[in-house]
Amino acid sequence: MLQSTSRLAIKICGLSTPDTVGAAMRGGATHLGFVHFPKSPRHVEADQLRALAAPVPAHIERVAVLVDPSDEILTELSATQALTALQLHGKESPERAAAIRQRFTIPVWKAISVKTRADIDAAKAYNGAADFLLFDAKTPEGAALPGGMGLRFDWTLLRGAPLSTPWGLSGGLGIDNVAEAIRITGAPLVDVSSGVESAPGIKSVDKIMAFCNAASS
Ligand SMILES: O=C(O)c1ccccc1NCC(=O)[C@H](O)[C@H](O)COP(=O)(O)O
Repeated sequence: MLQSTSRLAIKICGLSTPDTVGAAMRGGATHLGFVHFPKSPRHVEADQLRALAAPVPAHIERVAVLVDPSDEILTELSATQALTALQLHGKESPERAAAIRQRFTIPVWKAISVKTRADIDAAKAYNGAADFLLFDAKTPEGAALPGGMGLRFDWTLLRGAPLSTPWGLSGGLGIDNVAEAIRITGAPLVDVSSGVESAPGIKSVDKIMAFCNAASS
């Protein structure tokens, strides 16, 4: 889980190679994200995830990103013993999030798709059901993926929002805008995927390092 320190948490999401996992760790990322969703160019199988996470020290979180996962998929991923959290990035209800947390005894993150302030207000339904809320941009109806599209939402919507569950900011973050995003929202955690890629699904070591530096500056 996100520790209650004043240090900014950084999650590099959609990692799929050892060299980019290494770059994220060297850059100071606190969280590494692994997408398990076959339609994604960032998809990693359970065995691949286990191998990628093997050299990661215990203090760095390993988060699986999932879209409406079945219990069968969750059982397979749990068996890797590589994960410290599950990020639900589909249409999982608060009841489903709570049930997953209880059955798999692991912290659950819920991605909240945001376009308007009402979307942020509605996230309170997950208080007590999810351990962490990740505010991400709403992707258009019919989009290929529910995340990882480089889309951002109006960050000022988060100003003054009464959030009682730990949270983070995602969606369209990059080297050139992450510092401004932190300034506007006060986000304790920032999450990036396509903003540190050279092509969809291809993470860049240089961009990961630059993002971590920009976020921490
Ligand atoms: O990244 C994916 O391919 C993906 C696929 C299915 C569900 C979620 C996915 N990504 C979720 C993330 O956590 C991303 O980091 C987040 O949406 C931000 O992405 P980006 O705007 O590209 O930085």
